[in-house]
Amino acid sequence: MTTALDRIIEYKVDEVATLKRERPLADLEARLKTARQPRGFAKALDLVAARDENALICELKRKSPSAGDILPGADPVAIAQEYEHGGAACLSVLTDGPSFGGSLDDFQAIRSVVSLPMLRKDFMIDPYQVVESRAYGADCVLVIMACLSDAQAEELTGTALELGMDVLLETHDEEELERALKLPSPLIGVNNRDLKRMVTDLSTTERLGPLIPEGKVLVAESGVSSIESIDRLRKTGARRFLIGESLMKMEEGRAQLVTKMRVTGTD
Ligand SMILES: O=C(O)c1ccccc1NCC(=O)[C@H](O)[C@H](O)COP(=O)(O)O
Repeated sequence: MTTALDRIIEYKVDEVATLKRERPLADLEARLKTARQPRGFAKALDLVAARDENALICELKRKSPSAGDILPGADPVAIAQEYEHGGAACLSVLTDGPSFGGSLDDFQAIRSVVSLPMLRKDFMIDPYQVVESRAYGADCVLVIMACLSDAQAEELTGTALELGMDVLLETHDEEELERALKLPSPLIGVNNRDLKRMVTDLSTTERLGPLIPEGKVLVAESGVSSIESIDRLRKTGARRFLIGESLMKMEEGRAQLVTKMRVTGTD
């Protein structure tokens, strides 16, 4: 069965080949020399979690394969500022165009006005994209175990760590988790979205969370749609959450919801 992720990777291969022709790696490497130092992404999450609050990675996401249009005309800078005012620990910015309506322009625009550490959320298949992410000021990149061999995941992770970035290793099941735990990044994402059925189920985090050993940290991703979801996942020990759709859909009160999500369970 072909999943949305398979379809994305299919066009990513062509996209990256075109990018490499249009903007050779050497150009990006030159830009690295003037890039600001990475802001500690994992560290920012740890600081919030150490207070027993919920460390939120709030996502900028205009549309998605599962939801279709979420907020197509979104002003990403204004929304990122609302996230910051609400007390988000970090931001995640989807830069994939065809499936998520994002871009590196969005990323850059947010980077220039918001001081929170930022995850460049895209579908990494080539170290070129990791260098590109750093050249655009990313503090963290996503490595999705479901679409990579062990060797690819190791190469992408190694490149990002060498450039001083953090790496969020994304898993959906026990097999991907086992592979991710061998890599030298502590941030282990458990994605509650089943890419075959395109539904989210928080029991994925409840099942995989307890398998994450000391020294590694769980980030619960997808389907965290309410205060109740956070309260439920806190029971598994989760203190770090990646949240997109439910925050993007808010017509008003986005910053206030971020604040409530940050502190729920602590009182
Ligand atoms: O969101 C999708 O439909 C999707 C489809 C295929 C690959 C990845 C996809 N989402 C990326 C994400 O991981 C989420 O944007 C992120 O975890 C936030 O999820 P949510 O809070 O449910 O928007």
